Amino acid sequence: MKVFITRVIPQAGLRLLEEAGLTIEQWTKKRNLTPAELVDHCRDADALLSAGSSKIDAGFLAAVPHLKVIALHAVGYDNVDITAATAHGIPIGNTPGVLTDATADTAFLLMLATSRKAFYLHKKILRGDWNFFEPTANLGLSLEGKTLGIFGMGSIGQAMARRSKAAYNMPILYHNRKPCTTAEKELGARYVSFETLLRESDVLSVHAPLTADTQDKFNAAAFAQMKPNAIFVNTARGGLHNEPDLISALLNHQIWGAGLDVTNPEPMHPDNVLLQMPNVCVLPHIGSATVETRDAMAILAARNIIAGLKGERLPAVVNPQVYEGKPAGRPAL
Ligand SMILES: NC(=O)C1=CN([C@@H]2O[C@H](COP(=O)(O)OP(=O)(O)OC[C@H]3O[C@@H](n4cnc5c(N)ncnc54)[C@H](OP(=O)(O)O)[C@@H]3O)[C@@H](O)[C@H]2O)C=CC1
Ligand SMILES: O=CC(=O)O
Repeated sequence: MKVFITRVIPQAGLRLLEEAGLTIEQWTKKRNLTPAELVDHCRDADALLSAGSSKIDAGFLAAVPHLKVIALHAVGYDNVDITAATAHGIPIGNTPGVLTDATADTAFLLMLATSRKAFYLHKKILRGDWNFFEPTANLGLSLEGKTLGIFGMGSIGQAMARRSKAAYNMPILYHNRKPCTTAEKELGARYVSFETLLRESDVLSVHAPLTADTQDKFNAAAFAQMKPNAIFVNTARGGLHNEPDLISALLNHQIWGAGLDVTNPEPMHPDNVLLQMPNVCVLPHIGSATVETRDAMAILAARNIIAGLKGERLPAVVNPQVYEGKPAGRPAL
């Protein structure tokens, strides 16, 4: 059976696929596949391991009748039409849990780096602009005791809150669609409305998935309600914030700074004005990018593929409804 892999992934995952006797075809070019190329490579594939943001929509699924399982090398699945995959009887696997700590570390890093203008000051040294000690220059904001707001108190949101409380004794507010009792018990987190989250957070860190409900959630109206000293951190998806509105909010001092691991579009253009702002830190979507975490993601993705091809339930399945009332596997449509 053939697995098509859309990027070079760690050996740890490839080894498992090889040991399972699967034929591996990997896209190794340093550019994204076009939608037509993805269909071409998947036409005779039994499984797809998708590492990246290729669109997996109804048109694609209809064009690849051999495909029995799709494993994402990611936890987010906003690039997949889950309803269509379920209708085609295709289980979708993802990689929850194994990347939680690395991604929360990235959010924490961005909060701290932004609060101290770290990336801008690094560029200042490179320009030869470090001349003498100035007691009133290069000042950032302290985080001790400041209020952290979490939008999306799931696995990564809780890990970010845990770090921030331990490091800076930050009181935690959060907003989800439903309350998270674990975070309330463990972290004393307080469930609030979206408006209260905006109004009361000194740091607002975004950890909800990109969905129709969350698209552009952080727009001009939202930034206008935030504190002028607030730091906005997004390690979820760039589609949750409206970039022109974020730029205006920073230029108009409606908020103080922003730390972004995700942008819209990705990659961000090097001329983007955000990259010139002192109180902005941008990273190239590296939330889960540690050697250990990427190995663990590749292993879980490979386990999802192997289970799917055996007709077994995936260890991490996004659409368990695919198993309801019918044998696992792709029905004849
Ligand atoms: N930068 C990077 O490299 C990475 C980015 N990510 C991103 O982080 C996201 C979160 O991952 P993870 O913590 O594992 O996911 P979880 O599913 O554990 O948490 C998501 C949280 O978001 C909440 N949520 C969902 N919809 C809404 C909504 N409409 N409004 C408010 N809250 C909502 C959920 O609560 P409820 O259901 O109660 O609303 C849940 O608590 C991923 O979807 C992915 O996009 C993940 C890993 C790496
Ligand atoms: O963005 C990364 C993910 O795992 O989702």
